[in-house]
Amino acid sequence: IHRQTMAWIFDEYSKFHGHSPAVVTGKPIDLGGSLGRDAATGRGVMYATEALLAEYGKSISGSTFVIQGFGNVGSWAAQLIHEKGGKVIALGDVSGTIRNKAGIDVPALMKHRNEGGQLKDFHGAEVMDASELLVHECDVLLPCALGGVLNRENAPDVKAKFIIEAANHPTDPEADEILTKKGVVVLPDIYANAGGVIVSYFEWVQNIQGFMWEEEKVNMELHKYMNSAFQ
Ligand SMILES: NC(=O)C1=CN([C@@H]2O[C@H](COP(=O)(O)OP(=O)(O)OC[C@H]3O[C@@H](n4cnc5c(N)ncnc54)[C@H](O)[C@@H]3O)[C@@H](O)[C@H]2O)C=CC1
Ligand SMILES: O=C(O)CCC(=O)C(=O)O
Repeated sequence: IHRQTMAWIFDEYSKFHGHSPAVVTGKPIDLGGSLGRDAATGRGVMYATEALLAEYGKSISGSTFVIQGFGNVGSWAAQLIHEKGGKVIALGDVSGTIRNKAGIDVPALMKHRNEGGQLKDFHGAEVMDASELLVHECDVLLPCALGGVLNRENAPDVKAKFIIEAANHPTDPEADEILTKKGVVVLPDIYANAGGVIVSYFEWVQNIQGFMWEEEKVNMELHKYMNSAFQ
């Protein structure tokens, strides 16, 4: 979502119908947007990953992660997984693909990116070929960029044990079949990336109540919804 665009829609609608913040979500905070919305999809991805791994007696801490995409979803997922003790061993976006067996220092990478740096120029990792990212050795693969990236060409070579569909439809139907046969567990996008739309719902709820939640409350409610949906 693009907050400026949502503000334009809200403004145009309100011109004809009076001040109506609840008609559109993803608004800037000072126009009635929700705290926590920026991080919400990545945070939901982290909660979904936690819930799935727990089913298999595993946890984020002690697991290795490969992440495609370092935009809104990928960068928040990477930061939150890193905070939970997960090791992000390879990561890529349009500006480069990098790996570090010992785990990438995600806060340092965020700083590098926020200062305008490209992934390929980050000092805390080595550059690798982009085509190797999705088939890199790891416990958990998080495609957080585009649809259709896992297909019959690369699915047979996937080494991850778990795939969290953080992007929309990253796994095409042929890949789905191949991965299932290989015993790879794929957590579907409709659940895994629902954090954004859930917090957009919270934004609507806050708008109609005329009451703003604290960020902690937003995150706690998001956790509750993600966990109960998983069950
Ligand atoms: N932002 C949100 O709240 C939600 C996003 N999604 C989905 O998640 C995905 C990512 O969305 P955002 O993070 O918001 O987008 P974004 O535009 O912020 O980030 C996209 C990232 O993917 C990278 N990328 C693009 N092409 C690539 C390629 N060929 N190889 C490697 N990396 C590539 C970009 O460099 C960037 O880091 C999309 O599929 C979107 O539909 C789904 C639900 C909610
Ligand atoms: O904000 C929302 O309601 C959903 C966002 C979403 O699905 C997206 O950005 O792709």
